[in-house]
Amino acid sequence: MTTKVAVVGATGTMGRLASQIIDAADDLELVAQIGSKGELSQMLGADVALDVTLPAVSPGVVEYALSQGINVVVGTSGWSNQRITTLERSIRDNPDAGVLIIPNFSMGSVLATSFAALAARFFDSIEIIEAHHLGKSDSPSGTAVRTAELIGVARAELGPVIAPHADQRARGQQVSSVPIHSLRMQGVVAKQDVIFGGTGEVLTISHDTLAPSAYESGILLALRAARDARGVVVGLDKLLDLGSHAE
Ligand SMILES: NC(=O)C1=CN([C@@H]2O[C@H](COP(=O)(O)OP(=O)(O)OC[C@H]3O[C@@H](n4cnc5c(N)ncnc54)[C@H](OP(=O)(O)O)[C@@H]3O)[C@@H](O)[C@H]2O)C=CC1
Ligand SMILES: O=C(O)C1=N[C@H](C(=O)O)C[C@H](O)C1
Repeated sequence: MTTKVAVVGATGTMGRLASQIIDAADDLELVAQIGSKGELSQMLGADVALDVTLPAVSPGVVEYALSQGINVVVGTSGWSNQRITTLERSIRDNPDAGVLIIPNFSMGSVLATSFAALAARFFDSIEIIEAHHLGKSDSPSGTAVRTAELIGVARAELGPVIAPHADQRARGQQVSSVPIHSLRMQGVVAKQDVIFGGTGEVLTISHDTLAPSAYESGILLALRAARDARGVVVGLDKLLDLGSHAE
């Protein structure tokens, strides 16, 4: 069965990439490409909307799509736990609604975040350094926020990480107590290091996105799962068999 997909944010880097791979997939049909000058009503008739816009725009896209009975894949950053909880509450009475929130479509990044969640119980000193291209408007990255939140969940019984002098600006922004340091630099696509300090040792879980093509397989996986999704599903790991340690 062919899944009809509307891309919102279609004129952007991610939207153009997604449009190309949807066009090339036999089981997906690109039925709308919407940019800031378009109308969300252009998505009517689609089975799934892919949102790759801006953090401030994304909630409105999701709300509109769900109001029209269209399931959504959200690639846009900015979906913190707080925002996700609000969304979950808003669709509680709509059993047919499905939203996949995917902070990172790259397989390597998803694995790195799962490895970080696994390691989180074994180290009390944990910090994240993420680097992105100059065009990225938000910080910290959605991936870093999600990673820190999962570290927080994994450490629920252990409490906050050790983060001395966290009130000083150069010590980063804390999410679930984990300091996140954001770099925005020429020459970078996306990179994240999660650094674990222990007794006489340091573990670094490092992931580099070298080109946006890293997102292709994850976008296809999410779009193919979205039509039948129900409720709010967060993370590409939920669509993979990663074992019990991944939240
Ligand atoms: N989950 C993942 O793996 C990844 C997520 N991202 C995230 O995806 C998002 C998009 O990234 P990227 O493609 O690089 O960003 P771009 O700035 O290249 O594109 C943003 C897009 O949003 C559109 N847009 C802005 N305002 C509106 C609006 N009101 N209604 C509809 N469309 C609108 C823009 O349209 P116009 O051109 O008309 O202004 C443009 O098409 C970011 O949040 C980024 O962090 C990025 C890479 C990977
Ligand atoms: O803006 C980007 O480029 C990216 N944004 C996402 C994020 O905020 O984590 C995913 C990836 O890091 C690329």
